[in-house]
Amino acid sequence: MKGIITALITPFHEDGTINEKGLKEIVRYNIDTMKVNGLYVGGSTSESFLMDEKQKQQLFALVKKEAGETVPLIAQIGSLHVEEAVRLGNEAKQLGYDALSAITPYYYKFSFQEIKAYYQRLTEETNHPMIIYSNPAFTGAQFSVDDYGELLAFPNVIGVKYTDTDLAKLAKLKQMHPDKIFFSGADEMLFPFAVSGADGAIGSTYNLIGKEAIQLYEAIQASDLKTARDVQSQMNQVIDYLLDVGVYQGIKHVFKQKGLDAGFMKFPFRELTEEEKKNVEKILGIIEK
Ligand SMILES: CC(=O)N[C@H](C=O)[C@@H](O)[C@H](O)[C@H](O)CO
Ligand SMILES: CC(=O)C(=O)O
Repeated sequence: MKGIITALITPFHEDGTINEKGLKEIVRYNIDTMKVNGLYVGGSTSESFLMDEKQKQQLFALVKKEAGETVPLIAQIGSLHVEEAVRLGNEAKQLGYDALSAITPYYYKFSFQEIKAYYQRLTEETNHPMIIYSNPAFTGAQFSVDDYGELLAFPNVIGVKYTDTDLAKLAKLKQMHPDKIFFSGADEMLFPFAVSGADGAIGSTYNLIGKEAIQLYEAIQASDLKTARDVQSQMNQVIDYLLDVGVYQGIKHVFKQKGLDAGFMKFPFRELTEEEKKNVEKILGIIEK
């Protein structure tokens, strides 16, 4: 499991239920057109923290049904409610997901020992490959290199989705744990992360620029750093437009312009204004060149 993995968006109907037809279209687009190396389902990008347990199960089942065996699938099951996370993990395993991932428990400022106990329980009770999801900007949980080492020592922990900007830490982690998988989580920094030892990346923007990300990655493997840097600059023009309006909202609007049924946001996320839509449509001029 490596390379470029899309953190999938979820198309909703206006009433907050999943738009199944739209979801299928987005899954197909990622697999057939972007040709990404895998899908990360139920992350922030899927708006999964706004879903109840039943809806998360439905999302995992629908994506598996459409994707089949074509690409590796990762189910993000992290929830403050550990029993729910365990149930979701076992369900995803049963469905045939290749790995699980869980955001660090958030909101309360849990100690590292508490966070470690959470992963110990989750990995023991699901007994399936686990990718730690670290996103300090969203959760407040900051890990040292030694903390990561303790989590990576659990038998089922195969790697980290590292949504952090500390490159030196990532480079050190990869050096200390060469057999573990490190995914870069900041799409705007794919180039520096890939040259610093990341095995791949999991990100929201690959719904739209997965092809470019793969091109960047291949250029690095071929030691063509000039091409890789140029592709990153082009990607960052797209990412800047997305960040201006809200990444997930922006991705959905661009998909709609391309004729895909990307649906609505889940409440309380709002839809874009006409002016925001016009701005984000500038992306079409970049990705369709
Ligand atoms: C919190 C979040 O959604 N992070 C994503 C993945 O880790 C990224 O793909 C960002 O959306 C992207 O890098 C834009 O900043
Ligand atoms: C990519 C990402 O951060 C997510 O969907 O969780």
